[in-house]
Amino acid sequence: MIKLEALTKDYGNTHAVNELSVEIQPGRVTGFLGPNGAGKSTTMRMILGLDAPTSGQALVNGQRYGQLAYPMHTVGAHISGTAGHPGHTPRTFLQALAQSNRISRNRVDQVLEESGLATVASKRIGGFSLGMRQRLGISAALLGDPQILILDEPMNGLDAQGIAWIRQMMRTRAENGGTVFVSSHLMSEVQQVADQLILIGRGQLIANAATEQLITEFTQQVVTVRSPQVQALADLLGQQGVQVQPAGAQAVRVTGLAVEEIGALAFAQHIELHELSAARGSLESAYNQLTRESMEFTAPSPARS
Ligand SMILES: Nc1ncnc2c1ncn2[C@@H]1O[C@H](COP(=O)(O)OP(=O)(O)OP(=O)(O)O)[C@@H](O)[C@H]1O
Repeated sequence: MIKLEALTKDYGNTHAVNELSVEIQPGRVTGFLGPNGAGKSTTMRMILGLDAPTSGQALVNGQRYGQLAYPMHTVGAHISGTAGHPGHTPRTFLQALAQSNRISRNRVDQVLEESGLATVASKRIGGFSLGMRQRLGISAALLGDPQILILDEPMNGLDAQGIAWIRQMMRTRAENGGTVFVSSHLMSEVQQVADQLILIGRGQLIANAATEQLITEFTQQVVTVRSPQVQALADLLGQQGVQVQPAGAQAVRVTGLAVEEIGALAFAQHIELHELSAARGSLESAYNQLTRESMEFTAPSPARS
């Protein structure tokens, strides 16, 4: 488990992370979301002891990262798009890491295979694409077969196959009891894989909830109704004080009434229906709404009072 206790990091007048308190539980994929500059990387760097908090603390299994006896066996992390010296090959880079962390050489072959880098294992990293470097960084994170994975924007630069691989890898690890903490500035990237979502804006917590719960709470159901008597239907629904928008020649989109209510109203007025279907609004738009304020203030924020 990862526990953040009033975690704070100031850079001059910028509150990169502001009193952030959350627990990231095992057995789940937790998505860490926020617009550019929200403080995701800074939070992850503090968990990994790469940046010192201004105040508060980040604990991994109850300890600071620096106190862990075998860090690579406990926490695997991939923070930026660059992993390894350009002169190294994936194999020499991972072997050096394995050796300094008392990890068997067999494990290097396993992660090269798992990450799809086996065929380029002896090529120089210097010539790698961003996607290949991402795969390499994630391989390094997996090397110690850690219980906890921390991945900062791991899908950047990955192709569709790479994204499918990483989603599956994260799900499998969480289902086996691991803790997976993955950041992204794109809701759509993590929505499909995350059980839990932590949203931040300007370093502050906006929401921390199960993905399903966020979808239910922050998105509205939109019902499409098709009818040969579309005008009469629109007038009838308009009288209910709900939002009715045209959707093609013979259809309307209704927000604010359930399918059962619309069906009953139309039935009572003898209005013939050819379609009555419900869909949820996108979580992406809910996320944009939740983070809009923080996106408007990407410039240094005012001093905390
Ligand atoms: N070393 C630093 N010195 C000064 N300011 C910094 C430093 N690192 C981060 N910041 C500032 O802290 C804030 C949070 O940055 P951070 O990189 O953590 O955000 P992020 O959510 O990871 O963004 P992105 O999605 O763009 O990676 C930003 O305003 C950034 O400019």
